[in-house]
Amino acid sequence: MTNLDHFPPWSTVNFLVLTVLTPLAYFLCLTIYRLFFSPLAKLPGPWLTKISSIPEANALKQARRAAWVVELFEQNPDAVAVRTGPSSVSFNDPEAIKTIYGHGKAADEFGKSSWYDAFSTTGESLFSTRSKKRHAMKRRSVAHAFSAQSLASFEPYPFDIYFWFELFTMDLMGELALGDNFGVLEAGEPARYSKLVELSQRFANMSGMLPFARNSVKVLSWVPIPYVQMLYRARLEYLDYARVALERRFTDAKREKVAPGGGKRQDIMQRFIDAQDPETGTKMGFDELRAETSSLMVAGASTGSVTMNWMTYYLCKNPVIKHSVIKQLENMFPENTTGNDPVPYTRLQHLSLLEHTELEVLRLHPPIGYAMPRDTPPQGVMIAGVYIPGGVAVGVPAASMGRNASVYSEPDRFEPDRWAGGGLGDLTRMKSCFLGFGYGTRQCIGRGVATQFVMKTMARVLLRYEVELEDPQLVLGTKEFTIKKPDRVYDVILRRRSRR
Ligand code: HEM
Repeated sequence: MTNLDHFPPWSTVNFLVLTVLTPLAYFLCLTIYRLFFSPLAKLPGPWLTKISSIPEANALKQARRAAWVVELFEQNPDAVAVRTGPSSVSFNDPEAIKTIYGHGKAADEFGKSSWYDAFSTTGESLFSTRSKKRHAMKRRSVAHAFSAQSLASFEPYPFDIYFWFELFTMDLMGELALGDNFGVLEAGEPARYSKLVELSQRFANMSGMLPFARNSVKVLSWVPIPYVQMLYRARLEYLDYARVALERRFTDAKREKVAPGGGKRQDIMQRFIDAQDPETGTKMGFDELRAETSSLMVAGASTGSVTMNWMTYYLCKNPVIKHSVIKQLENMFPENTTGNDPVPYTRLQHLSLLEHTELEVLRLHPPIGYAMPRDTPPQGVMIAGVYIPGGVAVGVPAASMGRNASVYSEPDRFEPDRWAGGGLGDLTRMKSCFLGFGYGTRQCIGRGVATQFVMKTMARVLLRYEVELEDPQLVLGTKEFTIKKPDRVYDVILRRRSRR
């Protein structure tokens, strides 16, 4: 009998090594590398982030993911970058914005990270697609639908709802995107859809953090935790809601309304329907259009309503600024000083203070506050003087950059006038660091739409009502999953203003 006879048969040894020891050895080596040798190990951040996304997932669970990153920078005031996970880094340096999100070289090298896969639903949307070619095609085809001329055909939409911003933006996005509203304002109560949007976004955000890229949604849906299952069911219901809305869009004869000039008024979806791949000539199928529908509802509705919410809060807290805005509005619309008639955007856009209020609010409270992740190129890259290896998800969180004291003097102060060169920062630098609507080739295509409806709505609210906080001592905090919102519901008192 040889010594080898003491060993179990080779097949058993092979099986053990392959299935148990190899993965164990791999994870052990990976952990040692991440703890001691990875270039990311040198970056500041909780030690657990060297090997796990648990701290970030925990912040997400507590609805304070962007706030957590802001705190990491506060704890490391000299840091240009902090580690947020084993392969994710957030920067808070103006130079990093251009390197990561800029046009040209950056756009070629840095692609959207796998986090976005979790936001692809029944197909890839303009927002979620990671393919540069597909994105360029989509963006080119639909850009016109978001332009100022295109929006002019929506001018008569009645902007006479002042208090329930969430319902209002929901219905408005229905009009703009699908040619008809969801009837939530008429019903006078939040649509189930709003709840579903929030829950399914939570689900996407959680799945986006898992390291299984495209399969993360499926993997999470198998987790037998009642809360996760509830979120998954909400996601399915939400996708079904988008299906029904889109089907109605195709069959509803009322949809093609007439623009004030007499022409046909086109919704945004029409551009997506008409879009054609220049190489293959193919158009988007129903499932891809459905993904665009659900994506547009999320992209435009909550972001817009949250912005108007913060504008109301800050203007009430700063009555001198509020009255300056009202003065400007009364001077611009002397025939309409009580806001009974619509306020045309062609005139409204000349009122800088209101627009600067929107910018200031988005600087202080960007609805998307954490870093929009991009993958570093395979060869690795220097960002703001820090070497980052290839395949790491990097980004600049709008919530941190918006309060970066090297860009914005007295960063915690609400001062819309800083956007008029009012002395609280260099205007060109402030503008190039403004991340409220993102930056570069993937920045918000709906920025013009949003600014237009936010300004029109706020202008009429302020002309029509004396707006005050019911509790003048109120101090709002924030909570967030995908969208960062005020942390509680609050009441305002609206008193009808009399004609001046
Ligand atoms: C105040 C309101 C809004 C804010 C703060 C906002 C913010 C943003 C941000 C930060 C991004 C960049 C995301 C990234 O880098 O991945 C983005 C992208 C996008 N937004 Fe908005 N948004 C707003 C309103 C709207 C509206 C009204 C629409 C539609 C009418 C819209 C449609 C989109 C789309 C389709 C994208 C993806 C663009 C692309 O990847 O090419 N957004 N938005």
